[in-house]
Amino acid sequence: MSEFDYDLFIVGAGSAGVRAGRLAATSGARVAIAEERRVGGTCVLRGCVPKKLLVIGSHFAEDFADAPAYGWTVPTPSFDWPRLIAAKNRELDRLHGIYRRLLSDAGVTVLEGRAKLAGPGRIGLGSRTISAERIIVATGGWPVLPDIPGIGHAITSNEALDLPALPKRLAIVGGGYIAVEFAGLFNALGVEVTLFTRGDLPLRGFDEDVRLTLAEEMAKKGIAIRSRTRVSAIERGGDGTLRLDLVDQDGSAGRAFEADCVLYATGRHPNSRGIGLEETGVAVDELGAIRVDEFSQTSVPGIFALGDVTNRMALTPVALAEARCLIEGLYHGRPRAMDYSLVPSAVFSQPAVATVGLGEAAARQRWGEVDIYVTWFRSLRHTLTGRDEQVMMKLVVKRDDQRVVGCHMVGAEAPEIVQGLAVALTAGATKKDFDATIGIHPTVAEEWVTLREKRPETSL
Ligand SMILES: Cc1cc2nc3c(=O)[nH]c(=O)nc-3n(C[C@H](O)[C@H](O)[C@H](O)COP(=O)(O)OP(=O)(O)OC[C@H]3O[C@@H](n4cnc5c(N)ncnc54)[C@H](O)[C@@H]3O)c2cc1C
Ligand SMILES: NC(=O)c1ccc[n+]([C@@H]2O[C@H](COP(=O)([O-])OP(=O)(O)OC[C@H]3O[C@@H](n4cnc5c(N)ncnc54)[C@H](O)[C@@H]3O)[C@@H](O)[C@H]2O)c1
Repeated sequence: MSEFDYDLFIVGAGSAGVRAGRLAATSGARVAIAEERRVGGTCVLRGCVPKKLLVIGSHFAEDFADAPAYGWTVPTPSFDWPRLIAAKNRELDRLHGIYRRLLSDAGVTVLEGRAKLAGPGRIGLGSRTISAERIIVATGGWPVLPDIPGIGHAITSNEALDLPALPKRLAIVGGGYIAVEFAGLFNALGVEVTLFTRGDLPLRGFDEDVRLTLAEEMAKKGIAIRSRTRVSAIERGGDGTLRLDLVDQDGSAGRAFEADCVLYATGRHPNSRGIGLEETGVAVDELGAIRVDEFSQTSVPGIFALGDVTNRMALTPVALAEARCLIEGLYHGRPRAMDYSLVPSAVFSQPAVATVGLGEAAARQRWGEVDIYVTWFRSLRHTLTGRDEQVMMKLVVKRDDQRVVGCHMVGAEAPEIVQGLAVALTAGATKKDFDATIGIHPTVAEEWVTLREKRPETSL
């Protein structure tokens, strides 16, 4: 009989916690998981899934607009936002149920409430103290907003996914994943969207051609991008209008902007406050991210951390993979460090972005000489619609051994296409392998295997 209540206690039933709990329980461990909100976490309830459903819903606007070019007569379409939100929420309820069932079928005990570490091997939950041989902290992250006057008038992605009605004018502050994704979906639904970014272009850290192309394509679709502009204060007028005070990058203040709703997408911080980390001696960094080694071990033996709370790479498939690596090490004797080098990712902006491997600048820094193949073109679909939408594809090839080290795409189907390319890069594909691959015609994707002309160095 074990001296512990459980072999493994997990704090947080999001992507990382649920995956770790199920894998550990099916390996024979006695597992409990605590959740203070709803099982499923950010991805299922406040992130990837609801966001993608709204993005899918918003795409119909362009489809209706384009249909006459293909012979259709479309009566003026009308859109009902509350109906979409209700449908989305029904799906989230269904998924929540599935996640709960997956846990109970695997034999995981689900405990409701906010858990707090009470020392190595001990967890507080309400008035109870529970003991466990091992603990995993998988508490995720939460939106962070700057401390400016009137910030209480702003919403975050959490509320944006459940707005009671569509605003007429929406200001979005930030230039990362969430900012461009929400800008795209609300713009497509007819909201006047203005994006305020601190830098010149959105998506800092992405390949420069991706950033430029996306900014141009977003602008063509009607999104106003106010770059190098900060919001210094927000005020609500008597008629409910929000007034944003703006400061240019050069420091000149005094301009104002009016909107009906302001969404802050200025990043997320790890959920690590008030959960007993300091008291237990679990080290965190300056942002509050739990420090872990390559095996997700924290500074305290027996306590591990996974997912967004470690701020390694805030993506669901990464959280899932970290969980698998950890559980295989703990319960199957196969410790494995997670490999972050070729993690593909997509931004569900309009048009979408998808990428795997290094951008051009990062590849030059890492590998020295690289060959660049890049193309912009209009897809067959838009030859009839006349829509001026450019698809961009870019290959970054390491010059010495011709290995493809980066694929970057801006275009409607980019996320679906780049997933397959990630397999090729993981397998170590060279430019010759791409060239030897037969295309599928007529597709957008076939361009990946017909890129022949290197970009001349002089154009850099
Ligand atoms: C708007 C948005 C869109 C996104 N879109 C994508 C996407 O398209 N693709 C993608 O890969 N990633 C996306 N992400 C990121 C992805 O959602 C996260 O990387 C992922 O959910 C992280 O999982 P996690 O398990 O680390 O944390 P979470 O899923 O946040 O789970 C943590 C859980 O812990 C619970 N919790 C916290 N503290 C306690 C406590 N003390 N006691 C009990 N429970 C606690 C929380 O309630 C939560 O349920 C998106 C994120 C957002 C916000
Ligand atoms: N499709 C996806 O995979 C997806 C979608 C959404 C979120 N995510 C994950 O969630 C994370 C969080 O998303 P996010 O978009 O909130 O964060 P982010 O880190 O991607 O972007 C935050 C942006 O806000 C800007 N910013 C920060 N402080 C600011 C301020 N005071 N004023 C103006 N701008 C400011 C930053 O410069 C940056 O452009 C992402 O990094 C990503 O890992 C992934």
